[in-house]
Amino acid sequence: MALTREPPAATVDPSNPNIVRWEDIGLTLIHNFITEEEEAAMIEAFHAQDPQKEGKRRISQHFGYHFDYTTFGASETHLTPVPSYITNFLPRLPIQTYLPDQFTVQYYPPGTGIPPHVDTHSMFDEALYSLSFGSAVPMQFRMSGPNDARKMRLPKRSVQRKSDENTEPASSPATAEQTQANAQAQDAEEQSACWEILLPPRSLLLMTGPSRYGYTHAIRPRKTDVIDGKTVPRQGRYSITMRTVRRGDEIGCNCAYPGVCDARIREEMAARRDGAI
Ligand SMILES: O=C(O)CCC(=O)C(=O)O
Ligand SMILES: [Fe+2]
Repeated sequence: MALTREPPAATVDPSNPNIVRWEDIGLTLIHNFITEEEEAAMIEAFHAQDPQKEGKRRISQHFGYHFDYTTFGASETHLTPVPSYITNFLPRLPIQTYLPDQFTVQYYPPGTGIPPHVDTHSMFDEALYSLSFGSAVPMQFRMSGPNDARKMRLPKRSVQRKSDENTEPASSPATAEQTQANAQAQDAEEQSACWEILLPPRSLLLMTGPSRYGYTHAIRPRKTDVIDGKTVPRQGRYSITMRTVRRGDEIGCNCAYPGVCDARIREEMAARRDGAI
């Protein structure tokens, strides 16, 4: 489907043409953040641990505090030492006041992607990095809306509704069709509001502010991409997602996007449970 939106205006840093900023939304892309030698070493290290390349699924490796797929936060205890191919570039990160300590290295075989999501607000500090290597891929952004808020609430809501399930009528074929039509309409609406930026190999993306808290990001699972007006087959791509884990009293969030903020949703759920709403 054609994308109907151009990305918001970007500016190139006057003192360093490698740095491009979408200032309004707190997004920065740094080209050539790592060298070709560093990139080759990272690819080699990845496949020394996970030899397969031909699969149909994304492969992840975790360093530092492991990402926890049940809480979408980080494990408190599960820690793998961070390899030197990562620690070497940490002093080059644009924010030095706090550094990431949770690293997810991923390999995306051609055709695979990652669904639209907002990374957990409360469990990680603001700066969210993605280092790309291997090949270029477009990343899709979209200002979050009510549907995202609903999706984020869905698992908890479905738990809440469990006790009602037996009293609800089974869904009729008409309802299923309607649901599918609604889902398609929603998908079309969401697609029309998206824009993409190309993440070239060896580039570092930094999300802060609105792009971190209020926008979903995704990589569509496509076999080809349109790059500079040309359709090109997608190649295998690697990335390192880097986050800084919040602990204890630091856990929480006060962002301007309560609809997609896990901290606010949790508060709201608790208030509902206590009968305050
Ligand atoms: O592969 C990427 O660049 C991004 C991955 C991502 O969004 C995530 O791990 O949360
Ligand atoms: Fe993400």
